[in-house]
Amino acid sequence: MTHAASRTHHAAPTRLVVRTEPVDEIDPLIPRADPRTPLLWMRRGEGIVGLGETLRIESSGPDRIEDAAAAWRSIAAVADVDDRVGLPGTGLVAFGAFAFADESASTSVLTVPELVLGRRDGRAWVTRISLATGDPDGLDETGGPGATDASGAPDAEGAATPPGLAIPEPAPKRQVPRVTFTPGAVPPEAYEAAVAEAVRRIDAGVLEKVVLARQLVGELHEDAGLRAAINRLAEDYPDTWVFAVDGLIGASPETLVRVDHGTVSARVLAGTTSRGAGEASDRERATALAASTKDLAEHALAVASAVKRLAPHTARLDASPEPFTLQLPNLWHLATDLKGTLGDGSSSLDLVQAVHPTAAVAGTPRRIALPVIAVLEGFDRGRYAGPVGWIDGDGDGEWAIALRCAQVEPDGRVTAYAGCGIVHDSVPSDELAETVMKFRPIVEAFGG
Ligand SMILES: C=C(O[C@H]1C=CC=C(C(=O)O)[C@@H]1O)C(=O)O
Repeated sequence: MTHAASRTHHAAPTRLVVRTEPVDEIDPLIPRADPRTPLLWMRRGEGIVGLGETLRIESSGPDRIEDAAAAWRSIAAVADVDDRVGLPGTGLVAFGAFAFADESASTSVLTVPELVLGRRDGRAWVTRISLATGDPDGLDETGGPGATDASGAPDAEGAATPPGLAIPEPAPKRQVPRVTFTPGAVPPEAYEAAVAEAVRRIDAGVLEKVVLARQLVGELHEDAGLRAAINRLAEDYPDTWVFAVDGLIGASPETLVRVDHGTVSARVLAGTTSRGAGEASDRERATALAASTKDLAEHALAVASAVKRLAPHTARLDASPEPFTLQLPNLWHLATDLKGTLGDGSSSLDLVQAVHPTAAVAGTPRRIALPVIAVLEGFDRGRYAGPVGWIDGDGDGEWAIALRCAQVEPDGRVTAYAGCGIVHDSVPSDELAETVMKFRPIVEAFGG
């Protein structure tokens, strides 16, 4: 586990003081987010926005999720939490985004904001999270080595850092910033060639499925930051998980795993077709998708991988009997919902560690697919196709697969990603066209 170099490291246990209180209303949430470093998790107008940073846990390498989960467990165990609302997302929370690959140069991060604004089930709340140092309860060796205090404030022994941030007023609505995208590491022709090579390897019996992605790159010249782009994602794709964590923004339809008071759920997606122009043709597209042997095979592998990895941690795990067609504004997906009960006290991050990467973003068998991705794609996916979401002090949380997303660097470089599951009867030009559909949310959020 690594630490942000500019931050103060406390040898003392990291002890957080957390207070959640109800408020009358906090809507709208997105215009209250920090424009430059937005921290957000939303669906259908509800969710959480984080401001400031009380604590940051960075990790990398093969153990990046496990290390973060362990550090979080230690931090949560000693946190002093007063939660007067008691809904998912209240009390102690951290937002997280993890790199896709073990070898990635991108850091994985869990960040605990100073202030959290939330809405759920018609209720609104504010959580303040501050740092206490010292050892008032004789606590020792807790808090984990991965935690770095982001406040930099010299705290008195055992005293909480006084709450600092005021609840921001919503900023006025702005036009989305304009980014002109061009092909990144894998230009369209190279992508088609990679798909053709993947099909050759599948036909040769090397593997059954591999997910191949490509990039679009652009520059953001916009002082007003990312709020307008996030707002556009939330307006256009209200049924997806709209997220912003450490410069990674997107609108993902795929729930990697969700844990809520012992209930485990997930939504597995794989298999895609375009929307039809009129109502009848749109319906026909969905019906054809539901009957497509190619898409059903691709989908079945994704479901099998999720079930196989979740099953050891669940007392019961049910899958929706047949894949259903999920309508999004830009495309149709084949979807399967999984629901079960937690069997072993795992936290949501433990389950993320167990399932990532599923065959929806890697392939089958996974140990063959991952090196094939590394060779045929030839670029670092960063946090694309990695887990993104939040976890609370009890380990409950909501995690999506970071799809339909872009990583925005502090210098304004934007890299968007989209990929497709390749199976025996995949056609390179069709897969390229599918990536164009999958890029649409991000390209349009940046004015395209
Ligand atoms: C890898 C992506 O989508 C996955 C999720 C849903 C459908 C997929 C497909 O049909 O290929 C992919 O498995 C992506 O959007 O970049």
